Amino acid sequence: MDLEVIKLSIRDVPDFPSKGILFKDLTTVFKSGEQLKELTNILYEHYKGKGLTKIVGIESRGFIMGPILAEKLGIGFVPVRKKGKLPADTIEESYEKEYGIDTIQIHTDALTENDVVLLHDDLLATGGTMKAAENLVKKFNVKKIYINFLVELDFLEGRKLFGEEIEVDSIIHF
Ligand SMILES: O=P(O)(O)OC[C@H]1O[C@H](OP(=O)(O)OP(=O)(O)O)[C@H](O)[C@@H]1O
Ligand SMILES: Nc1ncnc2[nH]cnc12
Repeated sequence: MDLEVIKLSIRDVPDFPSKGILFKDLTTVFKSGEQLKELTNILYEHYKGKGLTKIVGIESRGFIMGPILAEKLGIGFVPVRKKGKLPADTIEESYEKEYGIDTIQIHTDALTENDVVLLHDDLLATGGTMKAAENLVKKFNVKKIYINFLVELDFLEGRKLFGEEIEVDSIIHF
């Protein structure tokens, strides 16, 4: 399937969740079995040889493709959640994103220094969310970190927040 088909099916919602934001809605992609399979296969082919041991997905839209890919790769899935949702001991980071501020948490026993981690979310805007998640994962001294988005808003230059040593990959660019 041509990636342009997937790109064209992403729905633009003006002024959501606040005035001036053009929201990229991927529910229109996820509801198509064909498009979901295509995205899964692209991710699988890209990451299958990288020795990943865990996928860390960011609440809530990183919880859609993250576990699908983890299952296909035969590895585990770890949730990063908004503050107050994880039940056991956590560490946390606060951050600014395109439309507000927030705090995310991860369980203190979620990763070990033997892990090779793929951090996954649906969309890169300003990068505040993913930078905070990267900071959390770095605290575990894992072997290597990869970062993946389904969609990247190039004009917001969120990618600049990440060092040269980290591979940041997005499937679709606006
Ligand atoms: O690059 P940034 O400017 O930080 O923005 C990107 C983040 O914003 C969205 O999540 P949101 O916080 O809206 O939460 P949700 O997934 O629960 O809807 C998106 O899924 C990313 O996590
Ligand atoms: N413009 C946007 N569309 C969808 N999700 C977002 N998260 C941050 N900015 C966004």
